[in-house]
Amino acid sequence: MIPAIEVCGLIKTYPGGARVLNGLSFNVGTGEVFGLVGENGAGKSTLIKILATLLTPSAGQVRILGLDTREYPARIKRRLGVATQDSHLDVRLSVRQNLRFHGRYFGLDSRKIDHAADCWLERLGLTDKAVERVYRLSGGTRRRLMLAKAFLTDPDLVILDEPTAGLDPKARLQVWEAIRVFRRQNKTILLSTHHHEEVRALCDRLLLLREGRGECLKTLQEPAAPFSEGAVSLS
Ligand SMILES: Nc1ncnc2c1ncn2[C@@H]1O[C@H](COP(=O)(O)OP(=O)(O)OP(=O)(O)O)[C@@H](O)[C@H]1O
Repeated sequence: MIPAIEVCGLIKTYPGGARVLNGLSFNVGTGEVFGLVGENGAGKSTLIKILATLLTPSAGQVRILGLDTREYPARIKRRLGVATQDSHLDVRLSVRQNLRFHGRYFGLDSRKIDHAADCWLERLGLTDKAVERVYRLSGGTRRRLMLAKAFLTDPDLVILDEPTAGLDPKARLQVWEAIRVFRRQNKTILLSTHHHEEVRALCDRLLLLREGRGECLKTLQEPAAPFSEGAVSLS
């Protein structure tokens, strides 16, 4: 089976800046929940933008669902769900209107959109917010709406950048459960997080990014260095 993500010799240098990713190679299999961890500035967001075809590699090859990101960005985007720190929400519209707008952009019919929206709003604890306008929502509620958007179009791969940052414990568990539900459909999830507990609860494997290079691990057995709590090791 074709890996959901294939990265080979990836280099990214920002104009006038240092090399952020320095020959990174790893694969993510279909149906995996794959963690992405690393200190602030390690290059997680840069990598996520490249995987989501929002940023071009300086060198190396990236294939998403078997498609090269340079050649087929539009085809990849149709099969991808993304929730990043900068994900766009229209604050003048309601929660449901944001989801409808997004679903229509992906060419889904209204019935399908509303059905998917109801499912994901319920899973993420947002049913009672459906008619609320986004400008009135708290940060944590907006973040969960971004996740509902990422899952809405039934993508084959979702990329989530710190999906539970700033969420209260109940909302965090709802997000974890939503990720598990999605994964049970043999879909792939790439999950960037600073929470070791989250890695342990959800991830099959992880990539530890450090100084532009990555190390694939099966698990975080102990709280990880260099995050100052202990050592990382392969299970
Ligand atoms: N547009 C840009 N131009 C120049 N340098 C950038 C740009 N975006 C990021 N960088 C630099 O690239 C490095 C990696 O940043 P990135 O945001 O990818 O790290 P991160 O691992 O996501 O960090 P965090 O955990 O803080 O979100 C940092 O040194 C950052 O300053």
